[in-house]
Amino acid sequence: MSDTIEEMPVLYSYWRSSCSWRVRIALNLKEIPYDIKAVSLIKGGGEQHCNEYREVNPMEQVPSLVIDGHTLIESLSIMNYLEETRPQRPLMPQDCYKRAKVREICEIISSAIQPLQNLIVLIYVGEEKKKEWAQHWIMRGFRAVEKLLSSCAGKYCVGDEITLADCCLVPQVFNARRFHVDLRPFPIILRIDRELENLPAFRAAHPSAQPDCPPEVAK
Ligand SMILES: O=C(O)/C=C\C(=O)CC(=O)CC(=O)O
Repeated sequence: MSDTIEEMPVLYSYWRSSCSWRVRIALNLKEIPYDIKAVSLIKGGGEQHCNEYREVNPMEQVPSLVIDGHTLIESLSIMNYLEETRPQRPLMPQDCYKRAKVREICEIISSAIQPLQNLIVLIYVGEEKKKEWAQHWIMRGFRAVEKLLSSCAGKYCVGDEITLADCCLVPQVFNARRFHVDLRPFPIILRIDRELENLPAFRAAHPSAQPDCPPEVAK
Protein backbone atom coordinates (compact mmCIF):
# COMPACT_ATOMS: atom_id res chain seq x y z
CA MET A 1 0.00 0.00 0.00
CA SER A 2 1.28 3.44 -0.85
CA ASP A 3 2.05 5.60 2.17
CA THR A 4 1.27 8.80 0.29
CA ILE A 5 -2.29 9.90 0.65
CA GLU A 6 -3.30 11.95 -2.35
CA GLU A 7 -5.33 14.87 -1.10
CA MET A 8 -8.37 15.67 -3.18
CA PRO A 9 -7.92 19.06 -4.87
CA VAL A 10 -10.07 21.81 -3.36
CA LEU A 11 -11.55 24.52 -5.55
CA TYR A 12 -12.61 27.72 -3.87
CA SER A 13 -15.49 28.68 -6.11
CA TYR A 14 -18.63 30.78 -6.37
CA TRP A 15 -21.50 29.34 -8.40
CA ARG A 16 -21.95 32.35 -10.70
CA SER A 17 -18.32 33.40 -11.00
CA SER A 18 -17.30 32.93 -14.61
CA CYS A 19 -13.65 32.54 -13.62
CA SER A 20 -14.47 29.73 -11.19
CA TRP A 21 -16.61 28.19 -13.91
CA ARG A 22 -13.73 28.09 -16.42
CA VAL A 23 -11.64 26.10 -13.99
CA ARG A 24 -14.53 23.77 -13.15
CA ILE A 25 -14.88 22.96 -16.86
CA ALA A 26 -11.15 22.25 -17.21
CA LEU A 27 -11.14 20.01 -14.12
CA ASN A 28 -14.19 18.14 -15.41
CA LEU A 29 -12.78 17.71 -18.91
CA LYS A 30 -9.59 16.30 -17.46
CA GLU A 31 -11.64 14.11 -15.12
CA ILE A 32 -9.84 15.41 -12.04
CA PRO A 33 -12.05 14.85 -8.99
CA TYR A 34 -12.23 17.86 -6.66
CA ASP A 35 -14.07 19.24 -3.68
CA ILE A 36 -15.68 22.64 -3.77
CA LYS A 37 -15.39 25.17 -0.99
CA ALA A 38 -18.00 27.77 -1.75
CA VAL A 39 -17.01 31.40 -1.23
CA SER A 40 -20.00 33.73 -1.36
CA LEU A 41 -19.05 36.92 -3.17
CA ILE A 42 -22.09 38.68 -1.76
CA LYS A 43 -22.79 37.37 1.75
CA GLY A 44 -21.77 39.91 4.38
CA GLY A 45 -20.04 42.11 1.81
CA GLY A 46 -18.18 39.12 0.36
CA GLU A 47 -16.48 36.20 2.07
CA GLN A 48 -13.55 36.64 -0.31
CA HIS A 49 -12.50 39.67 1.73
CA CYS A 50 -12.27 37.87 5.07
CA ASN A 51 -8.85 37.44 6.67
CA GLU A 52 -8.91 33.68 6.38
CA TYR A 53 -9.54 33.72 2.61
CA ARG A 54 -7.03 36.52 2.02
CA GLU A 55 -4.40 34.04 3.18
CA VAL A 56 -5.54 31.70 0.39
CA ASN A 57 -5.88 34.37 -2.28
CA PRO A 58 -4.30 37.79 -1.79
CA MET A 59 -6.39 39.13 -4.69
CA GLU A 60 -9.52 38.32 -2.64
CA GLN A 61 -11.13 36.69 -5.66
CA VAL A 62 -12.26 33.26 -6.77
CA PRO A 63 -11.16 30.81 -7.93
CA SER A 64 -8.27 29.38 -5.96
CA LEU A 65 -7.22 25.77 -6.30
CA VAL A 66 -5.39 23.75 -3.68
CA ILE A 67 -3.69 20.91 -5.55
CA ASP A 68 -0.50 18.87 -5.21
CA GLY A 69 0.21 20.61 -1.90
CA HIS A 70 0.12 24.03 -3.57
CA THR A 71 -2.34 26.88 -3.52
CA LEU A 72 -2.87 28.38 -6.97
CA ILE A 73 -4.80 31.50 -7.95
CA GLU A 74 -5.86 33.19 -11.23
CA SER A 75 -8.00 31.02 -13.48
CA LEU A 76 -5.79 30.97 -16.58
CA SER A 77 -2.72 30.24 -14.55
CA ILE A 78 -4.58 27.41 -12.80
CA MET A 79 -5.77 25.97 -16.12
CA ASN A 80 -2.23 26.10 -17.50
CA TYR A 81 -0.94 24.28 -14.41
CA LEU A 82 -3.56 21.58 -14.94
CA GLU A 83 -2.58 21.33 -18.59
CA GLU A 84 1.11 21.02 -17.75
CA THR A 85 0.72 18.54 -14.90
CA ARG A 86 -2.22 16.50 -16.24
CA PRO A 87 -1.55 15.76 -19.89
CA GLN A 88 -4.65 13.56 -20.14
CA ARG A 89 -7.34 15.09 -22.33
CA PRO A 90 -5.14 17.96 -23.64
CA LEU A 91 -6.78 21.37 -23.70
CA MET A 92 -4.09 22.99 -25.84
CA PRO A 93 -3.44 22.06 -29.48
CA GLN A 94 -0.06 20.66 -30.55
CA ASP A 95 0.37 23.23 -33.31
CA CYS A 96 2.07 26.48 -32.18
CA TYR A 97 -0.13 28.74 -34.30
CA LYS A 98 -3.27 27.11 -32.94
CA ARG A 99 -1.90 27.47 -29.42
CA ALA A 100 -1.44 31.17 -30.08
CA LYS A 101 -5.07 31.41 -31.23
CA VAL A 102 -6.28 29.65 -28.08
CA ARG A 103 -4.28 32.10 -25.96
CA GLU A 104 -5.61 35.10 -27.90
CA ILE A 105 -9.21 34.11 -27.22
CA CYS A 106 -8.51 33.28 -23.58
CA GLU A 107 -6.78 36.60 -23.13
CA ILE A 108 -9.46 38.71 -24.77
CA ILE A 109 -12.07 37.13 -22.52
CA SER A 110 -10.01 37.06 -19.35
CA SER A 111 -8.43 40.49 -19.60
CA ALA A 112 -10.49 42.67 -21.98
CA ILE A 113 -14.01 41.46 -21.19
CA GLN A 114 -14.56 39.65 -17.89
CA PRO A 115 -12.63 41.88 -15.45
CA LEU A 116 -14.77 44.84 -16.50
CA GLN A 117 -17.85 43.05 -15.19
CA ASN A 118 -16.34 42.01 -11.92
CA LEU A 119 -18.52 42.82 -8.96
CA ILE A 120 -16.02 45.36 -7.58
CA VAL A 121 -15.96 47.17 -10.94
CA LEU A 122 -19.76 47.19 -11.31
CA ILE A 123 -20.19 48.57 -7.80
CA TYR A 124 -17.75 51.33 -8.72
CA VAL A 125 -19.55 52.06 -12.02
CA GLY A 126 -22.89 52.29 -10.17
CA GLU A 127 -26.30 50.68 -10.42
CA GLU A 128 -27.60 53.11 -13.02
CA LYS A 129 -24.80 52.67 -15.54
CA LYS A 130 -23.69 49.09 -14.93
CA LYS A 131 -25.82 47.34 -17.57
CA GLU A 132 -24.77 49.67 -20.39
CA TRP A 133 -21.16 49.47 -19.23
CA ALA A 134 -21.10 45.67 -19.18
CA GLN A 135 -22.82 45.46 -22.57
CA HIS A 136 -20.33 47.87 -24.11
CA TRP A 137 -17.26 45.89 -23.05
CA ILE A 138 -18.74 42.49 -23.80
CA MET A 139 -19.75 43.58 -27.31
CA ARG A 140 -16.36 45.16 -27.95
CA GLY A 141 -14.57 41.97 -26.95
CA PHE A 142 -17.03 39.67 -28.68
CA ARG A 143 -16.59 41.54 -31.97
CA ALA A 144 -12.89 40.64 -31.80
CA VAL A 145 -13.55 37.05 -30.71
CA GLU A 146 -16.11 36.56 -33.51
CA LYS A 147 -13.58 37.87 -36.06
CA LEU A 148 -10.87 35.52 -34.80
CA LEU A 149 -13.27 32.59 -34.80
CA SER A 150 -14.19 33.26 -38.43
CA SER A 151 -10.75 31.97 -39.36
CA CYS A 152 -9.76 29.59 -36.55
CA ALA A 153 -12.97 27.87 -35.48
CA GLY A 154 -13.88 24.35 -36.44
CA LYS A 155 -16.44 22.53 -34.38
CA TYR A 156 -15.08 24.46 -31.40
CA CYS A 157 -13.14 27.73 -30.95
CA VAL A 158 -9.88 26.49 -32.43
CA GLY A 159 -10.30 23.51 -34.72
CA ASP A 160 -12.31 20.46 -33.78
CA GLU A 161 -10.88 19.78 -30.32
CA ILE A 162 -12.03 21.43 -27.12
CA THR A 163 -9.42 23.82 -25.77
CA LEU A 164 -8.98 26.34 -22.97
CA ALA A 165 -10.59 28.91 -25.27
CA ASP A 166 -13.85 26.95 -25.07
CA CYS A 167 -13.57 26.81 -21.27
CA CYS A 168 -13.44 30.62 -21.28
CA LEU A 169 -16.09 31.19 -23.94
CA VAL A 170 -19.10 29.42 -22.42
CA PRO A 171 -19.14 31.30 -19.07
CA GLN A 172 -18.66 34.58 -20.92
CA VAL A 173 -21.67 33.89 -23.15
CA PHE A 174 -23.70 33.25 -19.99
CA ASN A 175 -22.55 36.61 -18.61
CA ALA A 176 -23.45 38.30 -21.90
CA ARG A 177 -26.99 36.92 -21.58
CA ARG A 178 -27.08 37.99 -17.96
CA PHE A 179 -26.47 41.56 -19.11
CA HIS A 180 -28.97 41.21 -21.97
CA VAL A 181 -26.38 41.62 -24.73
CA ASP A 182 -27.88 41.14 -28.20
CA LEU A 183 -25.91 38.11 -29.37
CA ARG A 184 -27.31 38.01 -32.91
CA PRO A 185 -24.20 39.71 -34.37
CA PHE A 186 -22.11 36.81 -33.05
CA PRO A 187 -23.35 33.68 -34.86
CA ILE A 188 -20.11 31.71 -34.54
CA ILE A 189 -19.91 32.37 -30.80
CA LEU A 190 -23.52 31.23 -30.47
CA ARG A 191 -22.98 28.10 -32.53
CA ILE A 192 -19.94 27.04 -30.50
CA ASP A 193 -21.73 27.78 -27.23
CA ARG A 194 -24.54 25.47 -28.37
CA GLU A 195 -22.06 22.73 -29.31
CA LEU A 196 -20.55 22.88 -25.85
CA GLU A 197 -23.36 23.58 -23.44
CA ASN A 198 -24.74 20.06 -23.28
CA LEU A 199 -21.46 18.19 -22.97
CA PRO A 200 -21.31 16.51 -19.53
CA ALA A 201 -18.16 18.38 -18.40
CA PHE A 202 -19.81 21.70 -19.23
CA ARG A 203 -23.18 20.79 -17.73
CA ALA A 204 -21.60 19.72 -14.46
CA ALA A 205 -19.70 23.02 -14.27
CA HIS A 206 -22.78 25.17 -14.91
CA PRO A 207 -23.75 27.61 -12.12
CA SER A 208 -27.13 25.90 -11.70
CA ALA A 209 -25.35 22.61 -10.89
CA GLN A 210 -23.22 24.09 -8.10
CA PRO A 211 -23.69 23.28 -4.42
CA ASP A 212 -23.91 26.99 -3.57
CA CYS A 213 -26.44 27.84 -6.28
CA PRO A 214 -29.54 29.27 -4.56
CA PRO A 215 -32.33 26.66 -4.78
CA GLU A 216 -34.73 29.12 -6.45
CA VAL A 217 -32.22 29.48 -9.33
CA ALA A 218 -31.18 25.81 -9.49
CA LYS A 219 -34.84 24.70 -9.82
O1 LIG B 1 -23.87 38.84 -8.68
C1 LIG B 1 -23.29 37.97 -8.03
O2 LIG B 1 -23.87 36.93 -7.69
C2 LIG B 1 -21.88 38.20 -7.64
C3 LIG B 1 -20.78 38.01 -8.41
C4 LIG B 1 -20.80 37.34 -9.69
O3 LIG B 1 -21.80 36.90 -10.18
C5 LIG B 1 -19.51 37.20 -10.38
C6 LIG B 1 -19.45 38.12 -11.53
O4 LIG B 1 -20.41 38.74 -11.88
C7 LIG B 1 -18.20 38.29 -12.26
C8 LIG B 1 -17.87 37.14 -13.14
O5 LIG B 1 -17.54 36.10 -12.62
O6 LIG B 1 -17.86 37.28 -14.36
